[in-house]
Amino acid sequence: MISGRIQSCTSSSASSSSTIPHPPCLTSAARHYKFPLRLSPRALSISQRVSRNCVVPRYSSGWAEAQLSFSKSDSKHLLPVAVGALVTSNTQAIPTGPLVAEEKIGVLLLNLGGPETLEDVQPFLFNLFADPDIIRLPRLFRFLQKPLAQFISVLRAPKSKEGYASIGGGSPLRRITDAQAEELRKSLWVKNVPAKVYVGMRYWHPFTEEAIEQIKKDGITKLVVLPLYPQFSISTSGSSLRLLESIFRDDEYLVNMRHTVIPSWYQREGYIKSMANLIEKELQKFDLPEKVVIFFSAHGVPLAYVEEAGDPYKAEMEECVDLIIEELEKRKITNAYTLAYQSRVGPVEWLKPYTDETIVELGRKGVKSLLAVPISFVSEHIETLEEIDVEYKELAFESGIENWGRVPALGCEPMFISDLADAVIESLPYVGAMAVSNLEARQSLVPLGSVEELLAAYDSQRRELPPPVTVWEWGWTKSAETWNGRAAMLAVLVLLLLEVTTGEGFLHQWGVLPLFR
Ligand SMILES: C=CC1=C(C)c2cc3[nH]c(cc4nc(cc5[nH]c(cc1n2)c(C)c5CCC(=O)O)C(CCC(=O)O)=C4C)c(C)c3C=C
Ligand SMILES: [Fe+2]
Repeated sequence: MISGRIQSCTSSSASSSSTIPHPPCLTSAARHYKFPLRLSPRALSISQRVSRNCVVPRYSSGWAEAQLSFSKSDSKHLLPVAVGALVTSNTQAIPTGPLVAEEKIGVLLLNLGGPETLEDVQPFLFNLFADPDIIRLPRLFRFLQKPLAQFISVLRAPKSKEGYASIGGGSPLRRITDAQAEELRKSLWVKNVPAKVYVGMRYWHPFTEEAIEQIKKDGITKLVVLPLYPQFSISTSGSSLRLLESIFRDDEYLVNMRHTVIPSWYQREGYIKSMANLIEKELQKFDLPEKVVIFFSAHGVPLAYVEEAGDPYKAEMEECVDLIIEELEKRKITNAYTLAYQSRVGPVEWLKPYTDETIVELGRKGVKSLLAVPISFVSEHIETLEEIDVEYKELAFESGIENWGRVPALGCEPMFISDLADAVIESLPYVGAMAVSNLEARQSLVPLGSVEELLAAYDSQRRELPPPVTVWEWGWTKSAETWNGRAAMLAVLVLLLLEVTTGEGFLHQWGVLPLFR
């Protein structure tokens, strides 16, 4: 346990590094540790992300206790980041005071977005694959991002459409996210924080740009940015934050608006308890609840995101599962459990173990009862309603599993929404704390958690990653499937290059190219 004190936000005096006591060396052996400490917003944000429990200071008290507890399961590379942040991070004043009447608070919920009709599917997929955080091309080939996105989206659309058709002809994401926004707004009002809540989707309506326009029209002065992904990934929250950053950088109003980001919140007590409640409830539906294997299934990311770009997604996911299991154990629920990753796209290696392979393996080992728990997302969507409820359920029965259950996504669970409201309120004192000048704001868009810094911590060299839908790669590969996929994509790329350079070819004949007439 490391415990320090955090300067209250009521103070407006600047502090200097000399106010930080020289801490003794912090090693994993230093379990109990106390010293007075002023945390910069960035330090606090990082500490909150890597620590199980960081009590954010209240508005009125002079100093507030921060409890940062690190457990064995805290990943080794994050601990030094947290400690570094605690010890060496800048100690700027936190210039916010109590809320004043003219403040207009906004909360921007970031989410992925989904096609609302079958006609939307291909353009939605285009937007997704055109995102350089989803398909990362070598710099030299960046000009191919859009043609390639067009090509892949056209190829994938029929399969995706089938999926969306089977869940009612479109994604429920917009409806659910809007409902969450409304519930969050109500919860904030009940807690005496009159805020407007906006929804900004990355790949479909209402786009992030549309939400930002509304935020400007409404004259919001303090904005809390809250990605609706419990765990951070470069491909989800990271992508949305990068987009926001580029929007903010070019906009005079936004550069001057104070704002803050809650990068991930999987460790929050309200979220963990809400997940445990749902699991406990679903377990009761089995004849022999204690024999059920709890199967956490998270959306995967390509392995290279974690191993080469430093995406904390896997570490955060594992810690999240640990925390839920700890909570269940407190309730004397000690079922066997496992974590696997679903929804891989393309022939590159994704995070393992894969959900489908794990289900087959559990069946082979004689497991008879499985409870699937979608863990990376808080709304029902195609991957819960189709992939888990239909495909994996069928696979489970084929593999010898006899009893199947699935935990619903959190949606508008009151405890969860109330906890999100608390997260927003706790972050308010840090709104705008880091941006001391327009210039600084332009360079580092999102003050708390400075997105640039945050991303840089994971993705320091912005290295090019093998795209999730592989374009090409020379050399020996692990399987014939991979090799075939790569050879095919190489051929496709050559054709695409020829098309783009000559303006002739089968895509032009089909009317797929040119993209803009
Ligand atoms: C934490 C959640 C998610 C991560 C991580 C993620 C990474 C990721 N996804 C793709 C490719 C696709 N994702 C698609 C849809 C989709 N993905 C998520 C969540 C995460 N994605 C959601 C919530 C949805 C929307 C579902 C809906 O109801 O509309 C799709 C389209 C659907 C399909 O055709 O399967 C694709 C494709 C990649 C490549 C990736 C990481 C790099
Ligand atoms: Fe996805």
